[in-house]
Amino acid sequence: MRIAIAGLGRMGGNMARRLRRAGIGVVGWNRTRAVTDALAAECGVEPAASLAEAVRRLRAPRVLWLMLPAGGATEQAFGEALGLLEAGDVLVDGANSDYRDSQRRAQEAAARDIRFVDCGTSGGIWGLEAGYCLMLGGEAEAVQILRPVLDALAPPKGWAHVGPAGAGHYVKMIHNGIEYGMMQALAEGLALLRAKETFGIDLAQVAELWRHGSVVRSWLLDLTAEALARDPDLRGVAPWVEDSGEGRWTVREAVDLAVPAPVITLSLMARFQSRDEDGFAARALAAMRNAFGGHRIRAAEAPR
Ligand SMILES: O=C(O)[C@H](O)[C@@H](O)[C@H](O)[C@H](O)COP(=O)(O)O
Repeated sequence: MRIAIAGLGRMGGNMARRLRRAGIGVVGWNRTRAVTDALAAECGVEPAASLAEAVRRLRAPRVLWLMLPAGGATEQAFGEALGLLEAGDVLVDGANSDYRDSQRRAQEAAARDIRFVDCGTSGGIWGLEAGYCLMLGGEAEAVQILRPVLDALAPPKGWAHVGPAGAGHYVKMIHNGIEYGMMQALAEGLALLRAKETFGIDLAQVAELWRHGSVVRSWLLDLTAEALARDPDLRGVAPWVEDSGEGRWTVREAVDLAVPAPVITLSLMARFQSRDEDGFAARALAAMRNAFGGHRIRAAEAPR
Protein backbone atom coordinates (compact mmCIF):
# COMPACT_ATOMS: atom_id res chain seq x y z
CA MET A 1 0.00 0.00 0.00
CA ARG A 2 1.09 3.56 -0.72
CA ILE A 3 -0.37 6.81 0.55
CA ALA A 4 0.48 10.49 0.37
CA ILE A 5 0.90 12.61 3.50
CA ALA A 6 0.58 16.37 3.23
CA GLY A 7 2.30 18.06 6.17
CA LEU A 8 5.44 16.46 7.58
CA GLY A 9 5.77 18.39 10.82
CA ARG A 10 5.89 16.94 14.34
CA MET A 11 2.85 14.72 13.75
CA GLY A 12 2.89 14.05 9.99
CA GLY A 13 6.65 13.47 9.92
CA ASN A 14 6.53 10.86 12.66
CA MET A 15 3.51 9.20 11.09
CA ALA A 16 5.43 8.92 7.82
CA ARG A 17 8.36 7.35 9.72
CA ARG A 18 6.08 4.85 11.45
CA LEU A 19 4.43 3.88 8.16
CA ARG A 20 7.79 3.41 6.49
CA ARG A 21 8.90 1.13 9.35
CA ALA A 22 5.82 -1.01 8.60
CA GLY A 23 6.78 -1.17 4.92
CA ILE A 24 4.06 1.18 3.71
CA GLY A 25 4.97 3.46 0.82
CA VAL A 26 4.69 7.15 1.64
CA VAL A 27 4.72 10.04 -0.78
CA GLY A 28 5.44 13.15 1.27
CA TRP A 29 4.75 16.79 0.69
CA ASN A 30 5.62 19.66 2.99
CA ARG A 31 5.51 23.39 2.38
CA THR A 32 9.18 23.65 3.31
CA ARG A 33 10.92 21.42 0.79
CA ALA A 34 13.96 20.78 3.01
CA VAL A 35 11.73 18.94 5.51
CA THR A 36 10.52 16.57 2.79
CA ASP A 37 14.03 15.96 1.52
CA ALA A 38 15.35 15.21 5.00
CA LEU A 39 12.60 12.63 5.54
CA ALA A 40 13.25 11.15 2.12
CA ALA A 41 16.91 10.66 3.00
CA GLU A 42 16.09 9.33 6.46
CA CYS A 43 13.40 6.76 5.77
CA GLY A 44 12.62 6.55 2.08
CA VAL A 45 9.62 8.85 1.87
CA GLU A 46 9.09 9.71 -1.80
CA PRO A 47 9.44 13.47 -2.01
CA ALA A 48 6.83 15.51 -3.87
CA ALA A 49 7.29 19.16 -4.75
CA SER A 50 3.58 19.94 -4.62
CA LEU A 51 0.28 18.48 -3.52
CA ALA A 52 -0.48 17.86 -7.20
CA GLU A 53 2.71 15.86 -7.63
CA ALA A 54 1.99 13.86 -4.47
CA VAL A 55 -1.43 12.89 -5.80
CA ARG A 56 -0.03 12.12 -9.28
CA ARG A 57 2.35 9.58 -7.75
CA LEU A 58 -0.51 7.50 -6.28
CA ARG A 59 -2.59 4.72 -7.82
CA ALA A 60 -6.40 4.47 -7.52
CA PRO A 61 -8.01 4.43 -5.08
CA ARG A 62 -5.66 7.22 -4.02
CA VAL A 63 -5.29 7.96 -0.32
CA LEU A 64 -4.27 11.48 0.59
CA TRP A 65 -3.78 12.10 4.31
CA LEU A 66 -3.74 15.74 5.44
CA MET A 67 -1.64 16.28 8.56
CA LEU A 68 -1.61 20.07 8.59
CA PRO A 69 -2.54 22.58 11.28
CA ALA A 70 -6.32 22.76 11.70
CA GLY A 71 -7.99 25.84 10.25
CA GLY A 72 -6.62 27.79 7.29
CA ALA A 73 -3.84 25.41 6.23
CA THR A 74 -6.13 22.38 6.27
CA GLU A 75 -8.93 24.27 4.52
CA GLN A 76 -6.62 25.37 1.74
CA ALA A 77 -5.13 21.93 1.18
CA PHE A 78 -8.61 20.38 1.33
CA GLY A 79 -9.86 22.69 -1.41
CA GLU A 80 -6.84 21.98 -3.57
CA ALA A 81 -7.11 18.23 -2.97
CA LEU A 82 -10.73 18.18 -4.15
CA GLY A 83 -9.51 19.40 -7.53
CA LEU A 84 -6.78 16.76 -7.71
CA LEU A 85 -8.50 13.59 -6.49
CA GLU A 86 -10.96 11.47 -8.48
CA ALA A 87 -14.15 9.58 -7.71
CA GLY A 88 -13.52 6.75 -5.23
CA ASP A 89 -10.35 8.30 -3.78
CA VAL A 90 -10.01 8.77 -0.02
CA LEU A 91 -9.15 12.09 1.61
CA VAL A 92 -8.27 11.95 5.31
CA ASP A 93 -7.98 14.91 7.66
CA GLY A 94 -5.88 13.90 10.68
CA ALA A 95 -5.66 17.38 12.21
CA ASN A 96 -7.50 18.59 15.32
CA SER A 97 -10.22 20.06 13.11
CA ASP A 98 -13.58 21.33 14.28
CA TYR A 99 -16.05 18.49 13.68
CA ARG A 100 -18.49 20.88 12.03
CA ASP A 101 -15.85 21.75 9.42
CA SER A 102 -15.41 18.01 8.87
CA GLN A 103 -19.13 17.50 8.32
CA ARG A 104 -19.12 20.26 5.71
CA ARG A 105 -15.96 18.98 4.06
CA ALA A 106 -17.43 15.47 3.85
CA GLN A 107 -20.42 16.90 1.98
CA GLU A 108 -18.24 18.89 -0.41
CA ALA A 109 -16.13 15.80 -1.08
CA ALA A 110 -19.18 13.55 -1.51
CA ALA A 111 -20.48 15.91 -4.21
CA ARG A 112 -17.44 14.76 -6.23
CA ASP A 113 -17.69 11.12 -5.08
CA ILE A 114 -14.52 11.58 -3.03
CA ARG A 115 -14.59 9.79 0.32
CA PHE A 116 -13.71 12.06 3.20
CA VAL A 117 -12.59 10.55 6.49
CA ASP A 118 -12.07 12.69 9.59
CA CYS A 119 -9.47 11.19 11.87
CA GLY A 120 -8.96 12.37 15.43
CA THR A 121 -5.32 11.65 16.22
CA SER A 122 -3.98 11.33 19.74
CA GLY A 123 -0.53 10.45 20.99
CA GLY A 124 1.57 13.51 20.23
CA ILE A 125 5.30 13.12 19.77
CA TRP A 126 5.18 9.73 21.52
CA GLY A 127 3.10 8.22 18.74
CA LEU A 128 6.14 7.28 16.66
CA GLU A 129 7.12 4.57 19.16
CA ALA A 130 3.88 3.94 21.07
CA GLY A 131 1.49 4.26 18.13
CA TYR A 132 -1.35 6.73 17.65
CA CYS A 133 -4.90 6.43 18.89
CA LEU A 134 -7.07 7.09 15.83
CA MET A 135 -10.77 8.00 15.94
CA LEU A 136 -12.36 7.76 12.51
CA GLY A 137 -15.53 9.25 11.09
CA GLY A 138 -16.91 8.58 7.61
CA GLU A 139 -18.09 5.75 5.41
CA ALA A 140 -17.21 2.17 6.41
CA GLU A 141 -15.89 1.40 2.89
CA ALA A 142 -13.42 4.27 3.08
CA VAL A 143 -12.20 3.13 6.49
CA GLN A 144 -11.72 -0.38 5.06
CA ILE A 145 -9.44 1.02 2.35
CA LEU A 146 -7.36 2.64 5.09
CA ARG A 147 -7.12 -0.52 7.20
CA PRO A 148 -3.43 -1.40 6.50
CA VAL A 149 -2.40 2.20 7.23
CA LEU A 150 -4.44 2.31 10.44
CA ASP A 151 -3.00 -1.01 11.61
CA ALA A 152 0.50 0.37 11.05
CA LEU A 153 -0.11 3.72 12.75
CA ALA A 154 -2.02 2.54 15.80
CA PRO A 155 -1.07 0.11 18.55
CA PRO A 156 -3.26 -3.02 18.77
CA LYS A 157 -6.90 -1.93 19.35
CA GLY A 158 -5.76 1.66 18.87
CA TRP A 159 -8.08 2.68 16.06
CA ALA A 160 -11.83 2.57 15.62
CA HIS A 161 -14.50 3.69 13.20
CA VAL A 162 -16.68 5.68 15.60
CA GLY A 163 -19.45 6.99 13.34
CA PRO A 164 -20.37 9.03 10.26
CA ALA A 165 -18.50 12.06 8.92
CA GLY A 166 -17.58 14.42 11.75
CA ALA A 167 -17.81 11.75 14.46
CA GLY A 168 -14.05 11.15 14.47
CA HIS A 169 -13.27 14.76 15.20
CA TYR A 170 -16.20 14.98 17.62
CA VAL A 171 -14.78 12.08 19.65
CA LYS A 172 -11.31 13.68 19.56
CA MET A 173 -12.76 17.00 20.71
CA ILE A 174 -14.40 15.38 23.73
CA HIS A 175 -11.18 13.43 24.39
CA ASN A 176 -9.32 16.72 24.60
CA GLY A 177 -11.98 18.24 26.85
CA ILE A 178 -11.40 15.32 29.22
CA GLU A 179 -7.65 15.88 28.86
CA TYR A 180 -8.11 19.48 30.06
CA GLY A 181 -10.04 18.34 33.14
CA MET A 182 -7.59 15.60 34.07
CA MET A 183 -4.62 17.91 33.67
CA GLN A 184 -6.27 20.61 35.75
CA ALA A 185 -7.11 18.21 38.59
CA LEU A 186 -3.54 16.91 38.72
CA ALA A 187 -2.13 20.44 38.64
CA GLU A 188 -4.43 21.65 41.45
CA GLY A 189 -3.65 18.62 43.61
CA LEU A 190 0.08 19.24 43.22
CA ALA A 191 -0.38 22.91 44.11
CA LEU A 192 -2.23 21.89 47.30
CA LEU A 193 0.52 19.46 48.28
CA ARG A 194 3.11 22.15 47.72
CA ALA A 195 1.19 24.75 49.74
CA LYS A 196 1.24 22.58 52.88
CA GLU A 197 4.67 23.82 53.77
CA THR A 198 4.64 22.35 57.29
CA PHE A 199 4.75 18.83 55.83
CA GLY A 200 7.56 19.62 53.40
CA ILE A 201 6.12 17.17 50.88
CA ASP A 202 8.43 16.18 48.03
CA LEU A 203 6.17 16.53 44.98
CA ALA A 204 8.39 14.49 42.71
CA GLN A 205 8.36 11.67 45.25
CA VAL A 206 4.56 11.68 45.60
CA ALA A 207 3.95 11.93 41.85
CA GLU A 208 6.28 8.95 41.37
CA LEU A 209 4.59 7.10 44.23
CA TRP A 210 1.11 7.56 42.74
CA ARG A 211 2.26 5.98 39.49
CA HIS A 212 2.40 2.61 41.25
CA GLY A 213 -0.97 1.08 42.01
CA SER A 214 -2.87 4.28 42.86
CA VAL A 215 -6.28 5.10 41.42
CA VAL A 216 -4.95 8.24 39.72
CA ARG A 217 -2.06 6.51 37.93
CA SER A 218 -2.12 7.55 34.30
CA TRP A 219 0.06 8.58 31.40
CA LEU A 220 -0.48 12.24 32.28
CA LEU A 221 0.80 11.48 35.77
CA ASP A 222 3.79 9.61 34.31
CA LEU A 223 4.71 12.70 32.31
CA THR A 224 4.13 14.97 35.31
CA ALA A 225 6.34 12.81 37.52
CA GLU A 226 9.12 12.98 34.94
CA ALA A 227 8.80 16.77 34.69
CA LEU A 228 8.95 17.14 38.50
CA ALA A 229 11.95 14.82 38.76
CA ARG A 230 13.80 17.07 36.31
CA ASP A 231 12.70 20.40 37.80
CA PRO A 232 10.93 19.99 41.19
CA ASP A 233 9.61 23.57 41.31
CA LEU A 234 9.02 23.78 37.54
CA ARG A 235 10.99 27.03 37.62
CA GLY A 236 11.86 26.64 33.98
CA VAL A 237 8.20 26.81 32.94
CA ALA A 238 6.27 30.09 32.80
CA PRO A 239 2.73 30.02 34.28
CA TRP A 240 1.10 30.52 30.89
CA VAL A 241 -1.12 27.80 29.41
CA GLU A 242 -2.15 27.88 25.77
CA ASP A 243 -5.13 26.17 24.19
CA SER A 244 -5.66 25.16 20.58
CA GLY A 245 -9.44 25.15 20.34
CA GLU A 246 -10.69 21.70 21.28
CA GLY A 247 -11.47 22.68 24.87
CA ARG A 248 -13.42 25.74 23.69
CA TRP A 249 -15.37 23.62 21.24
CA THR A 250 -16.17 21.07 23.95
CA VAL A 251 -17.54 23.83 26.18
CA ARG A 252 -19.53 25.27 23.27
CA GLU A 253 -20.98 21.79 22.70
CA ALA A 254 -21.90 21.47 26.37
CA VAL A 255 -23.83 24.73 26.08
CA ASP A 256 -25.51 23.72 22.80
CA LEU A 257 -26.57 20.35 24.20
CA ALA A 258 -27.34 21.72 27.68
CA VAL A 259 -25.11 19.01 29.14
CA PRO A 260 -23.42 20.17 32.35
CA ALA A 261 -19.64 20.02 31.99
CA PRO A 262 -18.41 22.15 34.91
CA VAL A 263 -14.98 20.55 35.29
CA ILE A 264 -14.03 20.89 31.63
CA THR A 265 -15.43 24.43 31.49
CA LEU A 266 -13.51 25.57 34.55
CA SER A 267 -10.31 23.94 33.34
CA LEU A 268 -10.61 25.98 30.14
CA MET A 269 -11.20 29.15 32.18
CA ALA A 270 -8.13 28.32 34.30
CA ARG A 271 -6.04 28.40 31.13
CA PHE A 272 -7.45 31.80 30.20
CA GLN A 273 -6.71 33.03 33.70
CA SER A 274 -3.11 31.89 33.43
CA ARG A 275 -2.66 34.40 30.61
CA ASP A 276 -4.24 37.34 32.39
CA GLU A 277 -1.11 39.38 32.98
CA ASP A 278 -3.16 42.56 33.21
CA GLY A 279 -5.31 41.11 36.02
CA PHE A 280 -8.09 43.61 35.46
CA ALA A 281 -10.85 41.45 36.96
CA ALA A 282 -8.80 40.94 40.14
CA ARG A 283 -8.07 44.66 40.34
CA ALA A 284 -11.80 45.39 39.93
CA LEU A 285 -12.58 42.97 42.78
CA ALA A 286 -10.04 44.53 45.08
CA ALA A 287 -11.34 48.02 44.23
CA MET A 288 -14.95 47.03 45.06
CA ARG A 289 -13.94 45.43 48.32
CA ASN A 290 -12.02 48.55 49.23
CA ALA A 291 -14.97 50.77 48.29
CA PHE A 292 -17.64 48.98 50.32
CA GLY A 293 -15.60 47.84 53.28
CA GLY A 294 -12.53 49.99 53.34
CA HIS A 295 -10.51 46.80 52.96
CA ARG A 296 -6.87 47.17 52.15
CA ILE A 297 -5.71 47.12 48.57
CA ARG A 298 -2.18 46.44 47.52
CA ALA A 299 -0.85 49.39 45.60
CA ALA A 300 0.10 48.62 42.05
CA GLU A 301 3.61 49.38 40.93
CA ALA A 302 3.76 52.86 39.44
CA PRO A 303 3.89 52.73 35.64
CA ARG A 304 7.42 53.27 34.42
O1 LIG B 1 -4.43 13.77 22.18
C1 LIG B 1 -3.41 14.39 21.92
O2 LIG B 1 -2.41 13.93 21.38
C2 LIG B 1 -3.38 15.83 22.31
O3 LIG B 1 -4.62 16.27 22.77
C3 LIG B 1 -2.99 16.65 21.13
O4 LIG B 1 -4.05 16.69 20.23
C4 LIG B 1 -2.41 18.00 21.47
O5 LIG B 1 -1.47 17.94 22.46
C5 LIG B 1 -3.43 19.04 21.72
O6 LIG B 1 -3.60 19.68 20.49
C6 LIG B 1 -3.08 20.11 22.72
O7 LIG B 1 -4.23 20.80 22.88
P1 LIG B 1 -4.30 22.18 23.60
O8 LIG B 1 -3.33 23.08 22.88
O9 LIG B 1 -5.71 22.63 23.39
O10 LIG B 1 -3.91 21.96 25.01
